[in-house]
Amino acid sequence: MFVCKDFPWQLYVGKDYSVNNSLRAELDSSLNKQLDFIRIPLVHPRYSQHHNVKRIQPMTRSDSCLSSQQWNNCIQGKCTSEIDPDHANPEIRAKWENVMMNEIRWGTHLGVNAIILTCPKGQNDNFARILNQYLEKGFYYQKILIQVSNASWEDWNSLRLKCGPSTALGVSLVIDSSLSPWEMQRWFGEPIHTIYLPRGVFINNKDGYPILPKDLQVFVQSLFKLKSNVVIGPCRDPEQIRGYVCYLFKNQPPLSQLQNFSFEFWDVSQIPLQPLMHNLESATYEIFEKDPVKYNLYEEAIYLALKDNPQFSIIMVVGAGRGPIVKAALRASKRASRKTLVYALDKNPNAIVTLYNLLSKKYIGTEWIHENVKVIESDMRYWNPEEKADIIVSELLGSFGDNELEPECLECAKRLLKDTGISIPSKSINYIAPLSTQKNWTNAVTNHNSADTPYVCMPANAFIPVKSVKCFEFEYPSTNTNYNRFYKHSFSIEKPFTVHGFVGYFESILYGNVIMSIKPETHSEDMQSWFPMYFPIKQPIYCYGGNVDIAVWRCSSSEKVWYEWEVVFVKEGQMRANSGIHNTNGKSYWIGKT
Ligand SMILES: C[S@@+](CC[C@H](N)C(=O)[O-])C[C@H]1O[C@@H](n2cnc3c(N)ncnc32)[C@H](O)[C@@H]1O
Repeated sequence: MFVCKDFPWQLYVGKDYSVNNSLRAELDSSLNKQLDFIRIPLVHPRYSQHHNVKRIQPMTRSDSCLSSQQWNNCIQGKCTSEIDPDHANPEIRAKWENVMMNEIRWGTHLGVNAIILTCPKGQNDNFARILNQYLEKGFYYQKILIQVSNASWEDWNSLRLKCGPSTALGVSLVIDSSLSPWEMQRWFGEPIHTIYLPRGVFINNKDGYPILPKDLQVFVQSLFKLKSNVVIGPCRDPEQIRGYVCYLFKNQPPLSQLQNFSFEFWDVSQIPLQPLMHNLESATYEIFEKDPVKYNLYEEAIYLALKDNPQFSIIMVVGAGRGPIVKAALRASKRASRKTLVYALDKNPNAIVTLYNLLSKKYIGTEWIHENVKVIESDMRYWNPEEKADIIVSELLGSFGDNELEPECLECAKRLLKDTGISIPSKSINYIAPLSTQKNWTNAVTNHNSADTPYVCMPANAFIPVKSVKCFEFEYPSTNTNYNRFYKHSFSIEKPFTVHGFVGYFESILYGNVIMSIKPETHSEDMQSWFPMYFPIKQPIYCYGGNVDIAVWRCSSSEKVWYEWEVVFVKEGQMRANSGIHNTNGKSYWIGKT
């Protein structure tokens, strides 16, 4: 295992053996060369090829030559690469079916870390059917890896579209060709478990050491971020190649602060919070409060608003939580040399306890005293204050902007504002873009069992082929009281890829040029408070060059708000595939108004 302190995950490097004579000796020798595991044929090639021969000898070595721990930690097992259960000749087809089933069964019995199957070219229906039977039965910890050349995405794509969702299914990607940027990027949406480096892909540098061509170096370094391990093809110099791979790992582009912070949440789907319907817990507030960027943006926005409006003195923080934006308002007032009164309002009675406790504390050189802050326990929609505010400050944003009911809450809160008053934020906009992400889609439909729910998720193992576009927009205070929305956009994507749904972001204009954003192009630097929102579809859709139309509806009733969505593939003006409308009537995901 190779560890580098700059990256919070480890690199495992193994070696592929085309044949192996003494398993134990080869494993020992590889471990001595600092390799972590080896990849071996599950069955001797001679046996597979003469499968019709009546079995008078065991089909392969005994499982007791290694302990089950060694099988699991140190061995990947290859099935016979010629397996062809789609052969036109029924007899040969039946023979290969048998071989495939025997070998998968044997690999499962051994408990090897991964069972490797070569990706079929062309016909693959029967192959997919057999594979699916095993995937359906489920694997506890083992992986089934499809070994495929990086130039053969179409073969892998055709196979996985026939297989049901399974977290056990992954790719062993053979790096053997130079690809266009699009073809390389497209692989980032696939569950690449292993990067396979054949010896032949290496070139010698001027000192005679094996290195990868520049474009493949960059590609492999990007694939490390999928936490993939590496298998070196059969060769005589595995130590040297391992050394080079570790060098590449160590010298991959550094993680941003946001990547570092979010690392443990990469590709983990979470159900969105509902701060209006539920009372948030202490630990949740604590996580919010760890992000200084968000509160600095609020401080700057309030400060500029005070500077521009010398008459402003009453600030209402609606949805104050445990008080971080109240503190930002006090800091802004001090910077603007303005005496302000800050109302700290929340409907969560537990947050109110913290707010009252804060009243007795000193705070950054300013006395935190009753004259500066008033705590109010109320729902902002129903509170009737004695005086009105110059500024209403709120942070009611979810990953998709309006999914924590910012529009509905601020609609009611606008009566708290003086006619000359303003809202921070003044506008929130959400954005959408199509997304390819086998891993997050599989998580949604297997772990969560629903493609009718959007998930908060940091999509790392994902490919977003085009820039996002503006979807819904809400202004505060608003003049329009209807917050139902419909938006449809046709994304032109000429190169083939598979869509698994779409991703949502938001941008919120706090005041003037102070923008808080999780949209990649304008992301507030190092801000960690929100991950994007992933809207899955029930079945991935192969889009072979044309348009991907995404439609999103924001719907409401007296009790709830929900989204419905649809993804359609259109080519030459004709609909070729359609996801169907998701989450009809908010049957799976809705946001409660009470
Ligand atoms: C996303 S949290 C933000 C908390 C705090 N401002 C922060 O940044 O840590 C939203 C807060 O708004 C409160 N909230 C949501 N809807 C509300 C409403 N209608 N009236 C009053 N408080 C509300 C929640 O209880 C929660 O404390």
